[in-house]
Amino acid sequence: MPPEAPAAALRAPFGERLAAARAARGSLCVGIDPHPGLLAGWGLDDSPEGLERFSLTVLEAVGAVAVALKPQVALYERHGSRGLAVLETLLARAADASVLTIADAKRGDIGSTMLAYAEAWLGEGRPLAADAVTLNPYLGFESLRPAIDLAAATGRGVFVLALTSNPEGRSVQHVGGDESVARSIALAAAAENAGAGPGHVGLVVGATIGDAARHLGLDLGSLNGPILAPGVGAQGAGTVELRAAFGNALPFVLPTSSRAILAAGPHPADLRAAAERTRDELA
Ligand SMILES: O=c1ccn([C@@H]2O[C@H](COP(=O)(O)O)[C@@H](O)[C@H]2O)c(=O)[nH]1
Repeated sequence: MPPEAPAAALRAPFGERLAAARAARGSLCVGIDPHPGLLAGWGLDDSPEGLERFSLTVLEAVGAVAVALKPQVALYERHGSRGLAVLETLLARAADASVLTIADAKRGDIGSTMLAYAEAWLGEGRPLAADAVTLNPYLGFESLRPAIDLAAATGRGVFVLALTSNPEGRSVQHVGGDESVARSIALAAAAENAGAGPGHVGLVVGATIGDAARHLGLDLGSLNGPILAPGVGAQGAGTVELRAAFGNALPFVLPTSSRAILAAGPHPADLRAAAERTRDELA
């Protein structure tokens, strides 16, 4: 019997797959956030059945015009095991349709536990495995090692929170000047990506941060990896804010919007038009 092929042989590296998706579909990442109010607006129940209808409609409507879909894990978790089963279905259907997924789970823990989170979201053959997962580095960047390494081994990616889009983040993230936590996270991520090809360690930097990156001395243009930029639409950011926040790093940015696009549903044609309009406005 020949030895089993290593997991990495199963798919191309995440950075390459993301670059190909961007070339084909543009840069917009569409969030799938099935809030109770949105479900009601679509005429759906706040139930696992409503969640499934909502999720699969978004996949069908915008999968071909988004660089990736970003399901918000919390909104599936609030339905317990049946909600997570819907998330599994969504992730599997997206993979079948060659649509990239970023599970917005914001995981982070001490190393031994982190390995279990990494296996859950990035492990080969795991029911909740996505193409990438968001990570919280509050326990130290190095605590994320199991996820960073497993992602590399399985052709997947991670997005590490650096400067989040919410105003409350400023008291933690926008302090310290050259010694800021955000800068140390960005430098550590860039070190992971050093070498040939676009790297698999991305950052989350909100589109709403104004000039914070420059102010803190973050050179986002040298990350050599993708930047997930939530905050577009419902949180108030648009083209002007993206330019202000990212400057010459814009080519690496995936502007990310959920509610502002999802509110155009439930008809797939309307959803798709909203996503295309957003993508083209931001291009
Ligand atoms: O800094 C961050 C990190 C993650 N998010 C997530 O993105 C979406 C935003 O939804 P909108 O409806 O477009 O406001 C949501 O799932 C957040 O948890 C973020 O907003 N900011």
